[in-house]
Amino acid sequence: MIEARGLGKEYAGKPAVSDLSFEVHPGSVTGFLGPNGAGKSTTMRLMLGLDHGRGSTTFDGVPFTALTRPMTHVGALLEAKPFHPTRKARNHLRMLAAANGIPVRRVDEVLEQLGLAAVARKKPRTFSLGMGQRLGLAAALLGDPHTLVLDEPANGLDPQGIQWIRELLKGFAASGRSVFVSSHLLSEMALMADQLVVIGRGRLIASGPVEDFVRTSTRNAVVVRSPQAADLADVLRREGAAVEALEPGVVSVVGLDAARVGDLAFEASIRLHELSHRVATLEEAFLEATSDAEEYRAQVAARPGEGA
Ligand SMILES: Nc1ncnc2c1ncn2[C@@H]1O[C@H](COP(=O)(O)OP(=O)(O)OP(=O)(O)O)[C@@H](O)[C@H]1O
Repeated sequence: MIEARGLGKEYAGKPAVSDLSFEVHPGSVTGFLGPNGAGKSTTMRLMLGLDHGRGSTTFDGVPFTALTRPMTHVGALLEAKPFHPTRKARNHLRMLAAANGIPVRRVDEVLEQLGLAAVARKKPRTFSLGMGQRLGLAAALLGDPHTLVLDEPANGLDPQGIQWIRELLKGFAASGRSVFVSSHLLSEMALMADQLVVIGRGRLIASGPVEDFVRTSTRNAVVVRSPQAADLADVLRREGAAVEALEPGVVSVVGLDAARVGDLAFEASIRLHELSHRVATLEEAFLEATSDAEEYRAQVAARPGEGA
C-alpha cells in the first residue's frame, strides 16, 4: 500500500503541489488525474524522493529512498527517459538488474513480455517514442515489484500498445499488487482504473472509487421523450428538478430518479415515449470536477506579463 501524506512543493514561490494526501491500495489500478500543470509529475517525483519538498510517502510503511533494492519493491516510469541513449536496450536492463540484485534472466523475460526482444541489441536513441516507453516499462517491471508508479505510460503507444498496457496493468493489480498511473486518456482510464486520485492546482479534488466520482457528476440525468415535454418540464421543476431541453420533445432531468419522473408524469396524465438513464462519462465528471482549476489557469494565462 502507498500512503502519501502532506506532499508539497513550490517552484519559484509558486505552489505546484499543496498538502496532498492520498492512499493507493493493493489489488487495484488507481488512476491519477488532473489538468495540465496540476502537479501530477511533481507528485510522482516527490513520492519517489526524486524531488525535494514537504510531506512523506511510504510503500508498505517504508519511504522509497529507504528501500533496499528498490526496483524489487517499486517499479517506476516517469516522464524523463531514464536510459542512456547509446547503451543497448538489453545492456541497459542488465546493468539495472546487476545494481539491484535482480537475476539476469529477468532481462530477457521482460524484453519478451514488452515486445522488445527483436530490438534488444539496438540503442534506445534509434527507438520510437512508443518503443522508448516500452523500454521504460521493461525497467519498471524488471524487479518483479509489488507496486508500479507510472507517469503517462501510454504516451506514444499505438492503439494495440494502449490496449496491451491496459491488460498488463489490470492483470498486475488483479494479482494483488498496486498500480498508481497517470494518464490524459480518460476513456482509457475509465476502462482501466478502479480507483481515482484527482488533483487540480496541486490540491486534492477527489479520491475513491471511479463509480463514486462519476456518480457526483451533474451529467448523470434521466432523459425523457414526450409529446408534452413542456408540461412535463413544469411538473418536474415544481418538484425541484433541474430540467433542460435537449431537442424538441426531449428533456434531461437532474435531481429526480427515473421512477419518480415516470410516476409524476403518470399522475399528471402526461404521455411518455421514452424514459432512460444517461450515465455521465468519466471525462464529463472530470471536466466538471476540475473546471475551477481550468478557470484559474485561463485567468492566470490571461494576466499580462505572466505565464500560465
Ligand atoms: N522544474 C520545474 N521548474 C519550474 N516549474 C516547474 C517545474 N516542474 C513543474 N513546474 C511547474 O509546476 C506545476 C506542476 O507541474 P507538473 O509537471 O507536476 O504538472 P502535471 O500535472 O504533471 O502536468 P502535465 O499534465 O502537463 O504533465 C506547473 O505549474 C509547472 O509549470
